[in-house]
Amino acid sequence: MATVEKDIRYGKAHPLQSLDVHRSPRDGAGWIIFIHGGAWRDPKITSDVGEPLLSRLLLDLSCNAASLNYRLSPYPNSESTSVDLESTSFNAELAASDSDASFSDSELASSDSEAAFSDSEAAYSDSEIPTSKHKLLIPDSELTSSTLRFATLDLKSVPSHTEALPPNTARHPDHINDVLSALEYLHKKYTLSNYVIIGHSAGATLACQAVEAILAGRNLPLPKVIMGLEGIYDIGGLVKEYGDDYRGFVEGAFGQEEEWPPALDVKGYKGLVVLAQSDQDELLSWRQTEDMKERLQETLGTGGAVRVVKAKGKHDEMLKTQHLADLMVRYIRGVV
Ligand SMILES: Nc1ccccc1C(=O)C[C@H](N)C(=O)O
Repeated sequence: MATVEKDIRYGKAHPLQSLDVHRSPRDGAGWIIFIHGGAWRDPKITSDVGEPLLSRLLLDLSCNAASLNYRLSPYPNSESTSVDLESTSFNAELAASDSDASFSDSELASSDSEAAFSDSEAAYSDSEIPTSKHKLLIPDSELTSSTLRFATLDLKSVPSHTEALPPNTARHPDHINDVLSALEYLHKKYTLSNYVIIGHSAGATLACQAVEAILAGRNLPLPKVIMGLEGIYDIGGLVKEYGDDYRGFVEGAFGQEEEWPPALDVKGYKGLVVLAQSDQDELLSWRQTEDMKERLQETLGTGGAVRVVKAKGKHDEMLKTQHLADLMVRYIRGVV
């Protein structure tokens, strides 16, 4: 039986320096490491958002897995309450069909870095796409006035125990330093000889920053595969594309433009990079993924390869789809 341990602390400065671990009983099993997104600041996005994907992957791959938390930057207004009404749409998507098993194993080894998908894969019915982020899961019959009151709480009236949590004041490079500390914790305890790193959204930035830090001499093994899901790989390019809407969270995490790190390129990495992006992502266009692919074609080391694949669903919902788990298994089976 696999075991799960949550909220293991890897640092003393803040409770978000914590991670969740799934342990496989299999000898020599490798690791999948998941890094969540949330624009470096959204307190509702935690290691838990990796759970649907990790549980699905672990059904197929009997490996270990860890989902990381890291310190967050300030969230400037109270639009994010501590009440999470987000629908999981987990069961609905379990039933969603997956008809594009179109990658052969030989493609993995090839250095040809063409986008490995066809347009026809985008076709699926709207009913498979979760449309509302805030579906109330409580059945109507159980909606009492107290559940309704609870559901409409705002941050000002959240009970005092949540105020006791230390504030989120992280600023670059705190986020990436925490991710590196988490990897060091895992490496020291379990030895990360065979691992795959997966990052979603701002977590994809962190995954690539971690790889760049290791390539620059940080004393950790390199992952065998990097997977970026709806990733941000160039914050300057992001603000150029979206303007002030996104400048706020970028400045909150990285400060003024002069301090922003350049576009990521994991220069010299010799493994496989898989970039997944959905047409239904309401927060990010294909631009970050396409531009990253272009850079990687120039910068990957000998033996390195990049694959771009089409995911399904909105920005956060894509993580809960069986389609994504199936795609990923194709690339990491045999690696971990
Ligand atoms: N990952 C992103 C990528 C692009 C734009 C926004 C996000 C967010 O995560 C927004 C987040 N929910 C927030 O409220 O800060």
